Amino acid sequence: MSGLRPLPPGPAGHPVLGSAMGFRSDPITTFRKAWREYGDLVRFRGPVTVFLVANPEYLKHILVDHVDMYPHPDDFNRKISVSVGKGLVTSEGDVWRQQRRMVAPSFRREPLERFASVMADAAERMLDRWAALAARGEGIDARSETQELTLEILARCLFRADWSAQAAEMGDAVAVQLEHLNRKLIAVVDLPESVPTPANRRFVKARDLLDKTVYALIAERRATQVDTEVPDLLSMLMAAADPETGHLMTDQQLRDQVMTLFVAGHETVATTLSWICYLMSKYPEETGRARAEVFEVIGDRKPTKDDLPQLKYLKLFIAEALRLYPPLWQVARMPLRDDVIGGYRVPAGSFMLLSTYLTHRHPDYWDNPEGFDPERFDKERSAGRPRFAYVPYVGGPRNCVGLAFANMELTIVTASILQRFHLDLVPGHPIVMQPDISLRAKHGIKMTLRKTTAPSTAARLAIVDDKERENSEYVCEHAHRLGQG
Ligand code: HEM
Repeated sequence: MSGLRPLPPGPAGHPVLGSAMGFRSDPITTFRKAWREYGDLVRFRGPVTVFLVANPEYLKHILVDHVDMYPHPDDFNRKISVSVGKGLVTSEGDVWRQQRRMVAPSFRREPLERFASVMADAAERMLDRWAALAARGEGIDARSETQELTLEILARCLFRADWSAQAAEMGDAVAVQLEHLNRKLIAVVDLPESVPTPANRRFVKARDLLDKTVYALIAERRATQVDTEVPDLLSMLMAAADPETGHLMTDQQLRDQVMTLFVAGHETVATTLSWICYLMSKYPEETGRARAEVFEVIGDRKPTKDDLPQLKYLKLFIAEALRLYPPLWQVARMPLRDDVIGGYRVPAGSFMLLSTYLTHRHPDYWDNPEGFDPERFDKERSAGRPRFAYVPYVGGPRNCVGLAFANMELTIVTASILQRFHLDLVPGHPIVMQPDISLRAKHGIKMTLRKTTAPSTAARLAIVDDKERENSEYVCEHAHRLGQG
């Protein structure tokens, strides 16, 4: 039946290369232009035919209704696995299901709450450093600062490791992995890592360093027995038995999960935090309101897990940042069989890009989609909006397993920054999006620092009236459900 349907429309592009050049030079503009012209399902010709999807109902069809029919493309899994092996991101079918059963319990909100203080302490160390810079009249690059911070937080939460002495070396090794994967995913000619090009040699050296470090940590933990009193994520993963078979993870499986968590959980949170810093500078009114709430709820002490449910406006602020700048701005899928979406034929084996970026800016579901408006998530304005219109963590069974971890980290770090600094973008600094695997700021985000003074009591009391409180509760719960799929 699907054979009778037309293929989706799309640009003809270059006779041989199709739209491939546009994908490489400026994918967001290429996708946005075609989306406006052809609609929510676009077919791009080229060496590989690509289908762009930017519609909440189509996303639900792929991510929930037919999830087993839409794994990641083989090529994507093969390329990513050179770094992370056969972990949660690169596995499919029963192997993925078994891994998810074993990993997911460690990432539930309650066991994670013990990491709130780790996150707040790391944020404090970063902000102390900023204070020293501010005293010398120097500024920061929010992109590199947040990269360093999220790496430190992951190392401490995963294996209680203090990497401060090797921060540069380990940070570089993780960055080299990401750069390599970025290049590999769009490479026309993808040479195997065994070919000793300078880039491959750098990658293999960085991977060897990370492997050596991670295997040593696993061996040390096995030798000293699993710590059950204050377990870190490594201990939790080591103790995680498959509820169906009782199997524990081997060293190789643990290594693959740890590398997966590094790659999936470091850059995503770092880029989001860097965009939040940028938005703080661009939208002083909304930022002032978020800051007033932080002082009202927390004052100037360190944030704790118990503060989190009360930071309602801040959660809207963060949700809106993730709408405008979803770090995973597109995710890839490949149908195992022919399918029909929106009346069009989608052949088995098509390379599909599900655009979180465009769906989040879809004018049918968002007023003033390019604007920054945290309250767009309030109860009245959210009524009738399809659930898959907001997909920073995608949704369905294969949603982000680190969602609760990410939300806690984003909230604690953003609250900590608001308590201590006003951030201003350096005048004239260019903000240009660089859509690699994650959506980064190409030239970094250079900012100056001004110390915060606590807002007046009147300003604090004016922050949230009762109706807004009620709405915000709905949003926090709603945003959580969206993420959980
Ligand atoms: C703002 C932060 C984050 C965002 C927006 C985000 C987003 C996403 C998205 C969209 C996916 C689905 C990718 C796909 O299917 O192709 C995903 C998967 C995943 N994320 Fe996150 N993520 C974030 C933070 C984290 C953190 C902190 C961790 C762990 C520490 C993490 C671990 C993972 C893992 C392991 C997967 C694969 C899950 C599976 O396939 O079962 N993420 N994430």
